[in-house]
Amino acid sequence: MKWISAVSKRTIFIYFILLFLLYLFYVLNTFSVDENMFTFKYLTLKRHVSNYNYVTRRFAALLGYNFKDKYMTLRKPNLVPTKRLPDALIIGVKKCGTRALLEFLRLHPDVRAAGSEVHFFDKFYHKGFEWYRNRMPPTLEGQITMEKTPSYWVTRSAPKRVFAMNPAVKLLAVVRDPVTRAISDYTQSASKRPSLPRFEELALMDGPWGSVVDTWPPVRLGIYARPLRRWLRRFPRSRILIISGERLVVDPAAEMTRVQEFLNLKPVITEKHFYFNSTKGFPCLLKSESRSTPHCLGKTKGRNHPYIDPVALERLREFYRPHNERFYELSGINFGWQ
Ligand SMILES: Nc1ncnc2c1ncn2[C@@H]1O[C@H](COP(=O)(O)OS(=O)(=O)O)[C@@H](OP(=O)(O)O)[C@H]1O
Repeated sequence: MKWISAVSKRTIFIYFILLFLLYLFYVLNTFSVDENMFTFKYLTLKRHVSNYNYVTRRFAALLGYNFKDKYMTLRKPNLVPTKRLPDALIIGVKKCGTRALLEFLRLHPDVRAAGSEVHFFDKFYHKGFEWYRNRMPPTLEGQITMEKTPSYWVTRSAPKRVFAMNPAVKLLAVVRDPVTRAISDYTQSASKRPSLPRFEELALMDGPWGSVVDTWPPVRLGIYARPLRRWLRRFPRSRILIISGERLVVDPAAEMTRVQEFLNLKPVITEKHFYFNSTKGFPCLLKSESRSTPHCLGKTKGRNHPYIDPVALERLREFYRPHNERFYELSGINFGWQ
């Protein structure tokens, strides 16, 4: 419409708006106090407003004003899922129930998580954030993107790197009695290498009465205070949720209530999602995102542990006692491990 100058376009549009307001004023004035009539008039007005909204936008577009895009953006939420960097991370601890926590969280419709461990902050940091973002599932606006990699907990550079990605990221760590954790770690290694020496031989120097080998990874990983101190140098305590691996087994719904609260999620995951499978000895899911029938975590979760000499167990408990105390102090939670 080249023949309409910019000034006259504006004038025509202003006249149009004034005419519309005059009409609204007229309709409002004709309202009766009668209740039924009011409802009817209200609905009629609503329909008129919506019609005129449409006509106004069409008319503005005809005059060369592009109202449409702005209007659509304001009205419609982002309906296209996009890959985003995580808003929350399960950073550890290995063999404490990290898979169970992730699978339970995935029951929530507002949580989207990478299925396998991404290992970005420990192994693949050199690949860059774009690579990392591409490993994430597509998420809708309002949904939380997550991933779990238990080795982040003990990776020295991880706190700094995670902070560089997003200083407001929420961190979750599951912990468990370090003695049981060490046995669980050993059981996993032994399942891959049946020739592995007995646990007691690896964990203690010169048999059950000897001193604890604190350099052996399954033992060292149970000293939770050290890594927690490193994470606390970068993140406030309020940004790290420490979850009891034992409670996650005994009362998963209660622990998930804490988790959902921490992540500002609606409390959707409740006891209705779980049942206790007595054969497995663990809570299992009635249904999940991928399966509509009851199922447990895989065979590698909830393995039978080998018999361990009680003297060796006592030596390990003695060893961990001061470390546990330090961890209780730092975390502000007494986990009550013996
Ligand atoms: N619901 C449920 N089902 C099965 N297993 C459960 C569950 N909740 C917690 N656990 C405990 O999780 C332990 C494995 O921990 P992780 O998933 O962190 O292991 S890993 O680090 O990812 O390998 C695993 O250790 P093991 O018992 O030694 O196999 C379990 O004790």
